[in-house]
Amino acid sequence: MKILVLNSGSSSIKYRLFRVEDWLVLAGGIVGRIGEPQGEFRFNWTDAVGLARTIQADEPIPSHQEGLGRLIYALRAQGLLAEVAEIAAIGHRVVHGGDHFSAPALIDERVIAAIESCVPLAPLHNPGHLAGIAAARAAFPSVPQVAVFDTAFHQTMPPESFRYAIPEWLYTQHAIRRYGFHGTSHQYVARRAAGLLGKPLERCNLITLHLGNGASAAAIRAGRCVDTSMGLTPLEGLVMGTRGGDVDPGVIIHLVRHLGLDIEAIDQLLNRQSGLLGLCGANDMREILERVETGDDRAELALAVTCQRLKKYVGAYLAELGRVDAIVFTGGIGENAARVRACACADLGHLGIVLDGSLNALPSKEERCISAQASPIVVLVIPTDEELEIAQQTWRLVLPHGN
Ligand SMILES: Nc1ncnc2c1ncn2[C@@H]1O[C@H](COP(=O)(O)OP(=O)(O)O)[C@@H](O)[C@H]1O
Ligand SMILES: CC(=O)OP(=O)(O)O
Ligand SMILES: [Mg+2]
Repeated sequence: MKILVLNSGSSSIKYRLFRVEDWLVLAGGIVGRIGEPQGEFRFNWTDAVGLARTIQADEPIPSHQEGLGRLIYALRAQGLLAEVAEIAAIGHRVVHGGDHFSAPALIDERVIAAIESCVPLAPLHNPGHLAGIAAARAAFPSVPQVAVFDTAFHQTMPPESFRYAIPEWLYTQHAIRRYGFHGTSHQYVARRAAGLLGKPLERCNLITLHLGNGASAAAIRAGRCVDTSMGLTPLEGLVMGTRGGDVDPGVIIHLVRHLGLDIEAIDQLLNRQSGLLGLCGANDMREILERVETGDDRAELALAVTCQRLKKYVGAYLAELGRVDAIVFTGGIGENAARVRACACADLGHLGIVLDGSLNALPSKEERCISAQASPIVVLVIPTDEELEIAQQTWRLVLPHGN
């Protein structure tokens, strides 16, 4: 049996096809620039003799439905999908599920309506998911479709973590609260960390740091999320590629009142022009680290602000959790940027965090421990795999009884 995972955005569908028996990735890639004059179709797979192969094309892709049609054609052409019945289910990443979902959900009209009701809370993400879900239902009407929510893992947060100190009616009438995102990634690395620590997840207290283009931290007590840095939307918290994370809301009032910015301009400013990009003109951590090597002041400042914010959250979550077994770094930056990890953990020996400099500096794609043997808190690097987590959660939901 196979599971297809779709991460459908406003103009792209990222996908992976897994074989359930051993979770082998049969194919993966992206259908991108949907609706633009020049499309992007990238299809990677392993052929019958074990060679990695790629198809790339740039013809226009007018709609999600058309994009999915191309994908199905490629799967069939490469012998990866002889009949629809081979697909046990399709798992969809959905960023915002509000407080409707604390677990994956089998998609029906009611679930679609709930995802639609969260569009105002995630205008950049949820409309794309809905387009992908509609296209997948049209293409595979007989295949169960499952929504796996970024917000689900964070639904265990207590009110003191998820409520904002703003008037109560904003929560009771408009559901304005902290939701948190990247839950699939936090959940995945937490489970892997428990495995490395040799303890059941239910006995682990962890701080997980997902540092990709979007970045968030989670405080996990006894395997359950008790706090996270992202909020109502994926704008709050850590410094990201183009999002600044925490800023005084007074800044927005000032921009409107004194600089005459309108809501669209503020949205652009906070979502697309801030963060690393806003501080130094580059949103890619690799480029920033290269510039730091050449003594570039702006890049140095961007790195320093990023690491100081990380350290603040680590300190806050240490205080919140009391005992912490491990801190986990993941995401493109967390997995690869030794300098960021070193800087975020620097001088925290008094709090029980001591890195082993040479272990941290060793480039590797493996799950690994980078703390000193004597460090009371273990520091781990765990490559995330949101698609695999979505596939496995999807499979568990549709698993026929008795298996
Ligand atoms: N070898 C590396 N060293 C430092 N940063 C890296 C490295 N590889 C990737 N990154 C950074 O990871 C970030 C992207 O993370 P990723 O998790 O791939 O993003 P996304 O959230 O889009 O999935 C970028 O800032 C990129 O520069
Ligand atoms: C929720 C979020 O920030 O997602 P991404 O990191 O994919 O942008
Ligand atoms: Mg990623």
